[in-house]
Amino acid sequence: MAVTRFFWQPVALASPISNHLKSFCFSLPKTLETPRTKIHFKMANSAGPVSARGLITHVIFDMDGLILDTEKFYTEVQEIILARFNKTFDWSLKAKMMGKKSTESAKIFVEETGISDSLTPEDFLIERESMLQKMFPTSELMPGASHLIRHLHAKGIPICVATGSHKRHFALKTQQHGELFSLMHHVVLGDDPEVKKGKPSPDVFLAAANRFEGGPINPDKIIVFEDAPAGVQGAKNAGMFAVMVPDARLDSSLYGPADQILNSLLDFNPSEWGLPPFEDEAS
Ligand SMILES: O=P(O)(O)OC[C@H](O)CO
Ligand SMILES: [Mg+2]
Repeated sequence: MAVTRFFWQPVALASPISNHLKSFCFSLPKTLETPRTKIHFKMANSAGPVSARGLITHVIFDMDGLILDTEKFYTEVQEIILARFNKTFDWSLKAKMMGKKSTESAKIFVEETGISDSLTPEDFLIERESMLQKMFPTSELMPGASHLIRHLHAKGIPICVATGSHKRHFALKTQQHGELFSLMHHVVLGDDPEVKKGKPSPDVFLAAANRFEGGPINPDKIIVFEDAPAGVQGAKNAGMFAVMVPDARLDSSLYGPADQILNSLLDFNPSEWGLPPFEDEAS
């Protein structure tokens, strides 16, 4: 299916999206794209998200790298471990690991780096665990996360979390953020029995849609916020809309089938999706 990319300066977003599509129907070469300074919209076809956005009723949030600034901890410990093998950790490998269940990303790590003869996925997980356990309780929020979550909750929009993180890590990461996470209707974890496979499988998102009041909620009424390529693909595999907030170091060729790509959650405009508008400025 042909994919057309439309994008424009964030300052233009105050007007209805349909007007912008009429006014800004052009695309630029990839080399001119600057992901941290522009907002991107990808349209699968002309009858796609523009009309459907008005029907969004439920929101699913990823956690690591989206609500919480925890991806940096994984990066740091993986760099430390690879240095022992005189190897470096790069963002092409990071992109393959992020968002996945720990057992799945551990296998990718040892195989892609060619160290599987020296370090099994199980030993890798044991080695990084003591470092991660010290780091996770210091987790901080990503920009705009608290503002958006509090806004949607205050307006009565059902929200939840769908993460690849397992129960023990979830508890450590959210230690300082219990009140914010209590606003979620539910949380689906990577070690949930219903999540047979991690992202990009749709399992975690379909389980999340099932557990809302009145669920299962029709996937085309749901937006998923994600930072990882596997998460975006998982949301699309579940038939949902995907708003991607990628790290600036992630290559734009890996944005995949995201319906919207934002520099930060601070750039999200709820009105574009038929959600209640903000009444104040994000802090
Ligand atoms: O991004 P999440 O919340 O699905 O978490 C996945 C892993 O725990 C970290 O990449
Ligand atoms: Mg994530």
